[in-house]
Amino acid sequence: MNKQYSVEIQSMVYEGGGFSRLPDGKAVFVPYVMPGEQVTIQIREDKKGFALADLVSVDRLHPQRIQPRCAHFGICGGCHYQHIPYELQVAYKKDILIEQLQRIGGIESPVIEAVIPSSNEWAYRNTVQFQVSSKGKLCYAKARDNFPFAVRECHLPMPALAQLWPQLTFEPESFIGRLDLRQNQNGDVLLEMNGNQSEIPELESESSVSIVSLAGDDQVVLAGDGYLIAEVLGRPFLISAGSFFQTNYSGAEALINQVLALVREYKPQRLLDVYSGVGLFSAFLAGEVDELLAVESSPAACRDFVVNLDEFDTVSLAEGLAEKILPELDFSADVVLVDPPRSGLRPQAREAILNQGARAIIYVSCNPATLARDVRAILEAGYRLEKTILVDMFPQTYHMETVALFLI
Ligand SMILES: C[S@@+](CC[C@H](N)C(=O)[O-])C[C@H]1O[C@@H](n2cnc3c(N)ncnc32)[C@H](O)[C@@H]1O
Repeated sequence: MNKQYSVEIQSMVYEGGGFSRLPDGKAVFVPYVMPGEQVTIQIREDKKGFALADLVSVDRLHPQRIQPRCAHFGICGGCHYQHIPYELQVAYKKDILIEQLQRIGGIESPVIEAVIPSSNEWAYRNTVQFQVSSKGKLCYAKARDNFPFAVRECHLPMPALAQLWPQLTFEPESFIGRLDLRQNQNGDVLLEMNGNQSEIPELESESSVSIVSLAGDDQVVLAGDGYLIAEVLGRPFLISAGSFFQTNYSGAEALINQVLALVREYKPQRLLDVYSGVGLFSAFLAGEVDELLAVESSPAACRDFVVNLDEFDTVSLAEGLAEKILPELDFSADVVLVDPPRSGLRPQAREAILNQGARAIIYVSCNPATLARDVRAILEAGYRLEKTILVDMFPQTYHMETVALFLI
């Protein structure tokens, strides 16, 4: 059996755990703890510079520790923070963002100008993803090893999804792989089955349910329209199967308001929206500028973008990988907005964005670690970090969104 230790948790770190040190000074990371707690841990993986530990017991509790709501807490890879009251979750996320900007970003004393919590602590997710096991059961991935486990409860999906998913069962060996469910604010649901599927699950639902089978970019609509219309800040957005959309509608509105306020402050004439998705930001920014160019690689999102921004003749869209398109681009923007996936900016894309020489770069990030890495490069190119805003769209989890404004 691996060795056990008693340690005091010093701080929270990105990706869900707490940080402490072993008696020999080695850093150790422990899940499901809070700073100040005295805990018994068992080493799970002893690496060269740090160790990963399992939590054996909490021997001195944080006074604000609460009972997790979900039976899967501690097993499921979805939620890491259910034992923490929501206000403290947000405070810890702020500390984590500061730590990442300091340690990885190289900023001595980062300032977070605003922290915007989610308006819902539960039932906020408009999208849920399951793996379908070979026995036909809906599964999430375990926190420890990503291994699938059958889900019995989840408190994060919005009501129509929460009503629908427990009814879904599939024949054994149905080879669906991944199943994505999304809903709009009216409770209409889009069910996306990945893999060549023709079997339609039997459902009793109060909502209208569209079912799409997806294999790569090929789609077959098995029932309903094959898309959703969601409303954000009073604007309708077409979202097709396979297109990215922000997971929390009110969080998306908060993000747009922040980005819009920054753009209005800097009154650009030409704006570049890189990683534009279905045009969520572009749709609100197009009316603020003379010309807008968006870049997006997903064909489904590009098709939606064209519909969602149809009314603007000052908007164009370049379909393809940012790292391929940007270095060749003949468009000089005075403000560049980027909202990359979790991996952050690819080096070629980052270099091309920095070569634009824009007055301002607005960076919307869903991963503070890759944001901090890119911050370092952006600062080295001569920009300064003017404003950092944390928008929490993911209560109960360690995830966070950040809006960062860089000026030259
Ligand atoms: C975090 S989402 C943001 C989308 C949009 N800004 C929004 O808020 O709805 C990132 C988007 O980047 C796209 N994407 C991923 N990698 C890309 C790449 N290398 N080049 C261009 N777009 C990419 C994805 O398809 C996705 O739509």
